[in-house]
Amino acid sequence: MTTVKVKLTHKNYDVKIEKGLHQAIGEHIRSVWQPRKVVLITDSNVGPLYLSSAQEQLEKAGFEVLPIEVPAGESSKSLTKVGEIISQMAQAGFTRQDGVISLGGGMVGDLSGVVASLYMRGIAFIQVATSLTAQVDSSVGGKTAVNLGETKNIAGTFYQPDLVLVDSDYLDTLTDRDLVEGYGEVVKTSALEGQDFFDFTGKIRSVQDIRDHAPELSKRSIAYKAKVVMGDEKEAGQRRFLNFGHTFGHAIELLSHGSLRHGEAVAIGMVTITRIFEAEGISPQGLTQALIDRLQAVGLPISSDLVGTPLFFQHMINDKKNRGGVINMVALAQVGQPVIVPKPLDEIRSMI
Ligand SMILES: NC(=O)c1ccc[n+]([C@@H]2O[C@H](COP(=O)([O-])OP(=O)(O)OC[C@H]3O[C@@H](n4cnc5c(N)ncnc54)[C@H](O)[C@@H]3O)[C@@H](O)[C@H]2O)c1
Ligand SMILES: O=C(O)C(=O)C[C@@H](O)[C@H](O)[C@H](O)COP(=O)(O)O
Ligand SMILES: [Zn+2]
Repeated sequence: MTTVKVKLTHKNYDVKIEKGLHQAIGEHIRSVWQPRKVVLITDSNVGPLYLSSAQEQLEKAGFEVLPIEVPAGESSKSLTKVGEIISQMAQAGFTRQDGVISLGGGMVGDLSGVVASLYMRGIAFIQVATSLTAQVDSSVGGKTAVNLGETKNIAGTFYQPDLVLVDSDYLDTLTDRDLVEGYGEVVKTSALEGQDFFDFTGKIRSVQDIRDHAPELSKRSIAYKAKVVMGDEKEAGQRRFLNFGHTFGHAIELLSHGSLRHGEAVAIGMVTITRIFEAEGISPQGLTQALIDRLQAVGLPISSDLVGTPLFFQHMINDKKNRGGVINMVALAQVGQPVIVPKPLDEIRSMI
């Protein structure tokens, strides 16, 4: 078992990474929580595969379980779903002493986190990460959010879990496309962390390589993310680096209306922004190609016709890094050396 410790000002928690851990969820959760009512939130793909086992284990460990399954897909990351789940919890008599457990990928984790942070102004929360995105990124760090209309992650909180469980066995049932999507965030993390991790992703040449190395990818990605979050929980400084590729990525993801997944859009966003900064001499020559090489090796997209459309620029305005028309873009001065480059929206338009 690998345990990554997340130590914050007001809270510490463990991220436990181990193959086969899905068979011991009840014990692990019992080691941090006394028996209580828990709402176990999952989606319509993960539920049929893993809900009954998780529920059984939790009940055996003394928990009273309210299972809730939402439709799979980004459209469930909505305030409507938050309201529905909170109503069900209230009807079931949940109190401040009870808890929320997410069993799923980044969508279920982000949605459940919002529910946990809002119910009675905040009740305990645990994440069981079942997708690669969740196992390398979304389950750690406490960013929770839902989308509103056409704006990605616009309503959310910083709300840390009490425990995160990561088991690569879950990935056996994840489609190749969903696995590869999560790998987009791994390439991001490796470029941010440094040459050693970036060399490691350079050796991943196929979807099977991702599957074979998934536990290692989780450990390295989560260790890096935990370090960044421990230094800047609320994104006042270095945490902004984790948004590399996301300003363009979020716009592309939304404009694709579900045809591009989060990690796919981030892949396009990283390549697009690095190409611009490479041309400006801010990023080193050859870095765009190095990213393309890693992304294309596993079939991730590197460009989109949506980049540069009028609606694309409209989405920039809603970026959380927009400060009065100037967006703090993340660039790589070198692999392992992210920097913030403030760019006026007009300049971004002409750069593209
Ligand atoms: N909070 C954060 O820090 C953070 C970080 C990265 C991404 N995100 C968010 O996470 C979401 C993307 O994450 P995702 O790719 O996990 O999306 P997702 O949760 O929608 O999962 C992708 C697909 O895989 C399915 N799935 C998940 N686990 C499975 C399993 N074990 N077996 C079979 N199917 C499985 C899901 O049902 C879904 O259809 C986006 O909403 C993104 O904004 C948040
Ligand atoms: O944890 C973070 O911080 C990140 O930025 C991780 C990103 O991969 C993730 O997609 C995050 O949800 C984006 O956050 P947002 O603040 O740009 O919505
Ligand atoms: Zn992301």
